[in-house]
Amino acid sequence: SIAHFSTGMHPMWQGPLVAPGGNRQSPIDIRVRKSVFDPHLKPLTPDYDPGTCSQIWNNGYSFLVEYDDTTDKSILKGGPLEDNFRLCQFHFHWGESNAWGSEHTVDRRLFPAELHMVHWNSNKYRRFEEAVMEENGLAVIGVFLKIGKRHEGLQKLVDALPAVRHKDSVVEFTRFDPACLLPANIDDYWTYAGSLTTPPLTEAVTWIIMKQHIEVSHDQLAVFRSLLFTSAEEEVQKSMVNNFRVQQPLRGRTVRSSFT
Ligand SMILES: Cc1ccn(O)c(=O)c1
Ligand SMILES: [Zn+2]
Repeated sequence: SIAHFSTGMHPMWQGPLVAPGGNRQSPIDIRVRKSVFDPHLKPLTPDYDPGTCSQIWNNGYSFLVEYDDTTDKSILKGGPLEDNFRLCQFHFHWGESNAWGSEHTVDRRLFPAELHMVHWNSNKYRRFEEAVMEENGLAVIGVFLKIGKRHEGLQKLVDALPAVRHKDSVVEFTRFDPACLLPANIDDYWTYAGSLTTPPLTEAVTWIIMKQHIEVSHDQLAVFRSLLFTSAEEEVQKSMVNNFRVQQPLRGRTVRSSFT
């Protein structure tokens, strides 16, 4: 079942439930049987340099692992993309329980969490802030998380999270290879035209949602839930959970698949 916010709990960042005039909003439910196989979709070719990893920031919505995007050292090409996209950050969305937490769903199936790796079009724009306002400005890889065995690569990140417990906290974080969070098979994905799922909700995103999930342990995900939406000064501390947006209408869009 789709998670129900307790009465009236619509966190500020949900913003308008549907962006005014938006006909390509995200997230969506991916109806597998309605997706269209596109034989022209190429394999995705991420090429990340762990040396560009710089810090972790709690921005009050999620925690962002940020990368130096002043050069083309960590890039994403191929798949549905015509241009070269630079990795700028990755973050997650998760629930207060393992029963829900993802933003996208597959035939209504919810996952406990979803990883988003955010890239911007460095052929067409000079910085993220420009690209986020443009139609083909961003490419976001989505990976579903399931509860299972411990993810060894994730543990270095989990161990750093207590240092960014409160909103606006930042900690140095280096030499993390984001490729370790991708599933073994990145050739099977769905792709569609959508939007950011947090303000400004701009319709700038080519979404690339991996068919294969990754596994993390129950204890690892529990550390995500120990983060706070609130800054150290605020009297009432609020756990950072359920930081996902409600699903949006498809409005006639086609979801393409890279596999049959
Ligand atoms: C740029 C951006 C901002 C927020 N979220 O959730 C995203 O997935 C991407
Ligand atoms: Zn996201």
